Amino acid sequence: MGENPWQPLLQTFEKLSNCVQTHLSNFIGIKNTPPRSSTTIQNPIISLDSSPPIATNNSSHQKLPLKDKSTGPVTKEDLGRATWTFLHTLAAQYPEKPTRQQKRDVKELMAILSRMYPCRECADHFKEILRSNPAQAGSQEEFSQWLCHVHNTVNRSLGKLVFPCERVDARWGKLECEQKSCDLHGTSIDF
Ligand SMILES: Cc1cc2nc3c(=O)[nH]c(=O)nc-3n(C[C@H](O)[C@H](O)[C@H](O)COP(=O)(O)OP(=O)(O)OC[C@H]3O[C@@H](n4cnc5c(N)ncnc54)[C@H](O)[C@@H]3O)c2cc1C
Repeated sequence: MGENPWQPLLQTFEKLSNCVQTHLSNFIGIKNTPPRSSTTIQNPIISLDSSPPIATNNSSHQKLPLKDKSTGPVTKEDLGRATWTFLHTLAAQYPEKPTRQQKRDVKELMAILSRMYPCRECADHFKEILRSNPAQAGSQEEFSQWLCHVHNTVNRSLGKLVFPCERVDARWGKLECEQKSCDLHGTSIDF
């Protein structure tokens, strides 16, 4: 049999489609893995067909909304809010009578944050704050009040309003979990 007369046209179209996908992927920040063969594209980012995307294990091949804010870069503010949420929730859930290990964990967590927090300027600033305000976590109240105080120190340096620490329990509570299944459990074993 002779060659399919449409073949060159189809190949050109396929190249064009791959090119558009690559540029679009770069634009919206999705890693576009080149297709292994023309028959393996399951969920292209753009598609001429209007059927819903097929669920696959490879997330880079799933259709994503083009204007999804979560695909953009994380800002210093986003990171700060998420970290404070984590820390204040941890403090709200901290035990009334922590074990020695739990008290050590808090100090270590703060020290690690001051070294590894992914904003250099913030990490250095936090290291300084910790030097004059070492972590205090002898009880739930002590930890959440200490955290409120150091958060206020950061707030002040950024020209933000100071939070009234007597209201910290009203602002931050334990993680919503059924039947206390998220509560921290201490162990008497020291690691
Ligand atoms: C350890 C650490 C160090 C940082 N250092 C810097 C820095 O050096 N430079 C910089 O630009 N950014 C820094 N940030 C980020 C900064 O603190 C803010 O998170 C960011 O500017 C966003 O601010 P925001 O106004 O949305 O509220 P955030 O300060 O993120 O607070 C989130 C929410 O917590 C509540 N809240 C506010 N203050 C308190 C408090 N004292 N106690 C309890 N709850 C409170 C409020 O409801 C607020 O909406 C740091 C973040 C962290 C976690």
